[in-house]
Amino acid sequence: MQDFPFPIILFDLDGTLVDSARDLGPALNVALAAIGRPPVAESETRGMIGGGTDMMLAKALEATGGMVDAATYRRLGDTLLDHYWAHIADHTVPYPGCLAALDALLAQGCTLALVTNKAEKPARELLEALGMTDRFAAIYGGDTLGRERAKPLPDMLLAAMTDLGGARAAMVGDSTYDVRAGKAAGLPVVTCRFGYHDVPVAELGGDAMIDHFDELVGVLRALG
Ligand SMILES: O=C(O)COP(=O)(O)O
Ligand SMILES: [Mg+2]
Repeated sequence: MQDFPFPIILFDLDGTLVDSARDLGPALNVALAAIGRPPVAESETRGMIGGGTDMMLAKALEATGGMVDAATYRRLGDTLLDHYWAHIADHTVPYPGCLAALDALLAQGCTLALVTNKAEKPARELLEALGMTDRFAAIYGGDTLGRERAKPLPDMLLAAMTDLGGARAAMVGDSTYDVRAGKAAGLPVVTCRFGYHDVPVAELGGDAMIDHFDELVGVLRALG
């Protein structure tokens, strides 16, 4: 068997491995309702995910009447997270073919890492709830190195690669945060058409795009 070109594959979480807008959306709407704001439709929420839950909340506040003062913003952030943690895997599922694709990469000898802007604690809780933890040799959340070092900076990607002792890796994600972080780390980036896009999908700017996880192994091989 020909060697797989990338010994390390770095994955985003929300909108890449898992369809989590189903649980992030209701948590966001509980926070908005706390100050009498109207709910945001899930289709709209999807475009607000990618920069972490605080960023999602800020975008939703802007869209429903404007930003609030700092103390209210912090309080609503806590309300959102309290609700989210209590319902983290109520409706969230891995995308079709995701687990099989991860297992196929592991079978090729790849090491997998998670690099999400979601805070590390809920990211770990979600992976655990979905029985996915053991597939990842390194797990970085948006606060692991400090919020100021989250994607689109390449820091957590590079830290995961250092942990795993490899220089050759590829990034798989769904938003410009992932594409910018991957490019800044000097990595090829695969994007997911089924994920959450903060810009029109044609403008994401990755090196390849998958429509389904069944394509991932072949697409990575072609990029190598
Ligand atoms: O929580 C978010 O908004 C983003 O998380 P992600 O980096 O896994 O897409
Ligand atoms: Mg994402």
